[in-house]
Amino acid sequence: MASSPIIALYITICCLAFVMSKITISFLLYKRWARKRTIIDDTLSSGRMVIFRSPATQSLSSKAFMKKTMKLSNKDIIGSGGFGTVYRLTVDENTAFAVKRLNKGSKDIDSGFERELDAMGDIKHRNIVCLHGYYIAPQFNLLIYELMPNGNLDSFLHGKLSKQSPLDWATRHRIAVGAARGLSYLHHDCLPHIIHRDIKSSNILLDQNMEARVSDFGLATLMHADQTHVSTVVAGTFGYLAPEYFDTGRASTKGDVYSFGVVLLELLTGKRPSDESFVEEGTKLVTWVRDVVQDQREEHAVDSSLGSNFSVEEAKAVFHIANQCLEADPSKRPTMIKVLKMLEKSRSKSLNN
Ligand SMILES: Nc1ncnc2c1ncn2[C@@H]1O[C@H](COP(=O)(O)OP(=O)(O)OP(=O)(O)O)[C@@H](O)[C@H]1O
Repeated sequence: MASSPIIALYITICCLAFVMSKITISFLLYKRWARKRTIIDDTLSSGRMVIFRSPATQSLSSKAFMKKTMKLSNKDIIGSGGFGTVYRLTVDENTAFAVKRLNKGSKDIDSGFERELDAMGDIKHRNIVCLHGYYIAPQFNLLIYELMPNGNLDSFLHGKLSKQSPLDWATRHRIAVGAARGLSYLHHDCLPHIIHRDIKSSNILLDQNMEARVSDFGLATLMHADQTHVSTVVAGTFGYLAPEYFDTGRASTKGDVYSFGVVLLELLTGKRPSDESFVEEGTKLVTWVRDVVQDQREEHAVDSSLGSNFSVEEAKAVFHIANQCLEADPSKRPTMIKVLKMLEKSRSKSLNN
């Protein structure tokens, strides 16, 4: 049997080892915390954070925001596009933002960030996604947006959600009117006017009430009131680009009207502009619909997921509006103010019957 001094020695060694391990772990944890703090402090001091004051951001300090941003990981990603990755940033159970991270290094991405700031800085409109702030650092930029809980229209029309929760006719119509109102505001009420240049269903986001919000101003171009167009490098998304813009690089509000016409066709038919079936038949959504309207077969082209739960008269009216937006000659296309009025009328007409 071991004598009691030896047992006492063992116990002392064990206690010492326990205390030492605790001290080592605490030291390592402290170093990790201090390193993170330094990274946050360095990032904050080398960058510039601007948070626009509003009820949504009043409880948020730049430092608290940066801390949360540093913790973002792949599981927080809600989308990604040609210019960057969008994360969900949760502040507390009632507050969350969408943060778009744009890595620096490419001229396109840097100018996308500047365009987005120029265009969105002062905009407050119920059909345009709200920019709450931004952050400029040497390695990356951040844009802080209001979070749209229902994601984008593209997922509801063509993604998983099109099967799980297909949009009913009233919602589709409301989305069309909301997006038209947002676009009309950019074209006619903002000074200088704003040409979006990338209107498509994935850039129409949906708030908690399924109201449309125009988003993604990475290609937006400012146009002074006395200008009819702005010459740019052709950019945007295949299937949505107006023919004259594609051919000449002349961007105008009428180019957005064309892209909006394509979105109307998506809402009506549930088909993508570049749907494979069209490619196989050597046609495209726009041409197919033109033929359908000419043959007065509109109700057969309406998204089958609607069944018979839509107003034929109203659908015909919206097909007609879409076709006007898709006129090959831009001068024959209506302005967005006119499109908005026609869309509003098409609904109230059927509601009154
Ligand atoms: N404020 C937001 N709230 C919720 N989701 C958002 C928000 N902003 C963007 N998203 C999601 O992130 C996706 C990517 O957005 P982003 O604007 O970067 O690219 P995109 O429009 O899909 O593509 P590209 O920039 O190449 O045209 C969107 O389609 C949308 O689903």
